[in-house]
Amino acid sequence: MSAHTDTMLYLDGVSVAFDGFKAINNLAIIVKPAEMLAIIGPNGAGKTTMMDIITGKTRPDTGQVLFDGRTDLTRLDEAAIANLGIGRKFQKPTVFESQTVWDNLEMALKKPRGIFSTLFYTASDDDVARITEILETVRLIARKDELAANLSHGQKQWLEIGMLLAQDPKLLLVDEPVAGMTDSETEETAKLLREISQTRSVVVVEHDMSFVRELGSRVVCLAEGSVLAEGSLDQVSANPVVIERYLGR
Ligand SMILES: Nc1ncnc2c1ncn2[C@@H]1O[C@H](COP(=O)(O)OP(=O)(O)OP(=O)(O)O)[C@@H](O)[C@H]1O
Repeated sequence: MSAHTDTMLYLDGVSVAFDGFKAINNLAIIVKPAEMLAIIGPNGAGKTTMMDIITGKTRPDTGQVLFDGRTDLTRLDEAAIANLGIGRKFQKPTVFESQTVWDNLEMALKKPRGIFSTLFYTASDDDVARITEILETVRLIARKDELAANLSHGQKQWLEIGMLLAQDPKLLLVDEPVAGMTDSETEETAKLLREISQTRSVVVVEHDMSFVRELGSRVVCLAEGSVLAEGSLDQVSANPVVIERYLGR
């Protein structure tokens, strides 16, 4: 197997069929270290299935899926893939509502999970610094002692992004993060994802085009399980085939 040392995520020739229907069809996608990529495309284009393949939930029938230039993800299970440093955020936030914002992040910190480490855990200076840094990134420092239940929908999404950051991922997969957010939360989410992508690779699946514009990243439009077009949002959204099959609908 060839090495792709300058890539964080490398998909080539990836296909998967469900009952003979090709949900992913000869898909090729590359994400570089510290790069953000936005994935757009019509319903049923295969965006979720692509994320499922990366995280080990779905096995491709054919193709290469490499992480960090060398690790073959198609041989690993979901837990092993998460441990490598791939974090996935689903559309619905799943924070612990009855815990404070701070405690949610403390629980999410990457550390051994034995019964003793849980029972006798007190945050070290390092942990406190790390949690504080994450709180600043996800715009929740002023709400750190609040119960997560009392956050707005958008703030819950940010907290969950923070919980993923606590796991120190190299690659973050984010599924429709701004659905249900206010305009100002949407704008702030674009900013925070841009900040995160200074040091980590980020893949965002999104239908909201004004948000994708704010991301300012490279864009891939999927349709019928393959790349229909890629480039800047301006390039992709001026593509006649993209207009016909997606944007013009
Ligand atoms: N487990 C499965 N069994 C059968 N068909 C599936 C399965 N998972 C996905 N599909 C089909 O594969 C195609 C791609 O679905 P997928 O959910 O990946 O699209 P999507 O781009 O995420 O769509 P949306 O924008 O609506 O979320 C769809 O036609 C879907 O019905």
